[in-house]
Amino acid sequence: MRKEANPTMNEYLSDHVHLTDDGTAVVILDQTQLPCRTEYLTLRTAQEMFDAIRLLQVRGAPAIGICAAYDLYVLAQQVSSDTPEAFLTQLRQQADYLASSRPTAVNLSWALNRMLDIAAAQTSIADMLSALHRECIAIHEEDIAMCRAISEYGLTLIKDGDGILTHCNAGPLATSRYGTALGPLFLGKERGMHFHVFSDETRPLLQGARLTSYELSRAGIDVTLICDNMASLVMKNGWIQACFVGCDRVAANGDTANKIGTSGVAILARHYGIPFYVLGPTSTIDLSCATGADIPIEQRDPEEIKQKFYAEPMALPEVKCYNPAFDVTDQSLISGIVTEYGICRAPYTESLRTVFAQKTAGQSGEGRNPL
Ligand SMILES: CSC[C@H]1O[C@H](OP(=O)(O)O)[C@H](O)[C@@H]1O
Repeated sequence: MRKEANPTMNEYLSDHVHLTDDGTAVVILDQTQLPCRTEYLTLRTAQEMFDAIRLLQVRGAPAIGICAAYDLYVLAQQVSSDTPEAFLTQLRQQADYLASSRPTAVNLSWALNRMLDIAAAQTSIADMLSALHRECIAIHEEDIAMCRAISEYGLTLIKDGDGILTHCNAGPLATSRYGTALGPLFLGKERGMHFHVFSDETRPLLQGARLTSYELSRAGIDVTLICDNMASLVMKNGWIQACFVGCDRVAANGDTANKIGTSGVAILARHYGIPFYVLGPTSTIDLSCATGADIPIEQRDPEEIKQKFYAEPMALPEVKCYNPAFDVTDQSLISGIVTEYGICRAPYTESLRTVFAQKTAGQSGEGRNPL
């Protein structure tokens, strides 16, 4: 990715995942160290790559997919095999290992399968490596374009001066550039618009506190950090005109898996009559999941609840914890699903299928809303 001279926050962060100049390693901005420390990690081994995703050093559905694509290209260069068939077998094993790092964000398996398909279409190992190199860069650059298109459509849903509530982080750090839920806010800022963002801190890993408020405040976008249990009051006060959230997997009927707590925000928004929008690229839609019940929900280490961000444990070691990383928002609570092809409205089973038909036809989604 090009480094912009005097980059804006948006441009600066779009390089948070990239290949080294010689293409033999992946460099990521370690998101577990933000906002206090800006530290980069260089990933060369499958274990380092698996851990980086598992530990949320790189996170966010699109960003995970982009990173995994780069990861697989780097690992492909390390495969020693005599035949294309043996090469592909070893590559599939590496892809399966990376895919096992986190189950919910469909972009991870989507990106890895796309890389495997392009490799399988080649007839020599040299051609496989060239194709993998082109494909991982294409996945990254397409995500920039998708997030830009999502931002345009999302911006049509809000007006200058609006209050927006968001949950977790779906900005450039979770994607490539702009982001999904935060994309319209970055784009609006570029056009001189002003918004008042209320960012849920998003326990237990505090992506909203550590990442969203970092991205927005450094970009000069007004942001107020709140505890997750304050969302109801800020909505009741009339400070919120829309809720924008990202997504990790959208089922065929529109049920959406996103960071734990999202479904609660959607229920509150419905209670207060506030529109609730999911924003995400079509690479996050999984038509093979009929409903949200089919989406695997990642269960994470209970220590993230009791200890992770405290000088000392906040609960006795013997206390059981339940730590699902995501929940599913019922499609009936979603006002619209904003993709790079436009704003999908209910019934989502039909509108999401229309979007996929366009995508399959290779039509550009920019600039029109066919839905
Ligand atoms: C633009 S997708 C971002 C999505 O991913 C986050 O999960 P995590 O931080 O665990 O990777 C969260 O669900 C965001 O909405």
